[in-house]
Amino acid sequence: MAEATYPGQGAAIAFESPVLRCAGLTKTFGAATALDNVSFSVPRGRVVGLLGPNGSGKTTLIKLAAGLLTPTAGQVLVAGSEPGPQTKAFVSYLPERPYFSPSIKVARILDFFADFYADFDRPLAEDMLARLQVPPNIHMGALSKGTKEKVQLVLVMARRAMLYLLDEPIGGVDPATRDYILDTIIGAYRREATILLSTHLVADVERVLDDFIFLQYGTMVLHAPVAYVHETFGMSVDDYFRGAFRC
Ligand SMILES: Nc1ncnc2c1ncn2[C@@H]1O[C@H](COP(=O)(O)OP(=O)(O)OP(=O)(O)O)[C@@H](O)[C@H]1O
Repeated sequence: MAEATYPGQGAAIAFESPVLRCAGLTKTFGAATALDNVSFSVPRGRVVGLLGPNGSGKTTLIKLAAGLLTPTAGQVLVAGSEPGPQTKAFVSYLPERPYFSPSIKVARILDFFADFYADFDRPLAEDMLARLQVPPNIHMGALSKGTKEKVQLVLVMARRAMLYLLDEPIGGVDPATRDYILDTIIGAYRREATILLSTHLVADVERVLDDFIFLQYGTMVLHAPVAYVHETFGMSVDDYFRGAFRC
């Protein structure tokens, strides 16, 4: 079997396995079912939008793939392995909310990432932060909500990871910065890595997506290439999404 190694990963990973595979994936919280029997595979090099209304299970799915939650039933596999310390070495995860202490400086966080992740490309992170006009010597607490999100996204995307799991990466940033993030930070990773990103901003994100997964009430409604919706329904994914999930 062909194998490939990824920076920071240590061991060789089966190249032919899907980067992300869910089989009958189910997660309940007490009586609430957050994900119900979800199955799909994402091959290497795809940018996949995880779409769905509030409470449809997007964050739960991403946390399961990141190894922060364990399935109630079924399986999630990252490059053929259950999420754990081994997969965390090549999975770069952006949580829904910023988590850095307000008293820490941006440059210090870069130090932490450089120490912690062998695949962290510090010059790349510094370059992206400079383009976003974030000074390295500023404390996180002095940054606006949107700028904190930018810093966190830059850190996550400056890892040379195999799989990026991004939970609402552009929710809080202004439209002009969104374009930079989508075209330069996310669009540039096409074919080199796999990206699963959850978002409500379908119209903005659609142009950088290869595929999308629609969730509703914890079940998967559709997993298809973006081009499939354009060709089959003659509409954008955003229009399709609005029609399917109109209240
Ligand atoms: N820790 C938890 N305890 C109880 N219920 C939870 C927990 N986490 C999620 N849920 C429930 O699981 C369901 C899916 O939640 P999840 O956060 O995955 O949805 P989402 O699609 O990410 O929503 P949003 O778009 O609002 O961020 C919801 O009904 C939510 O209330």
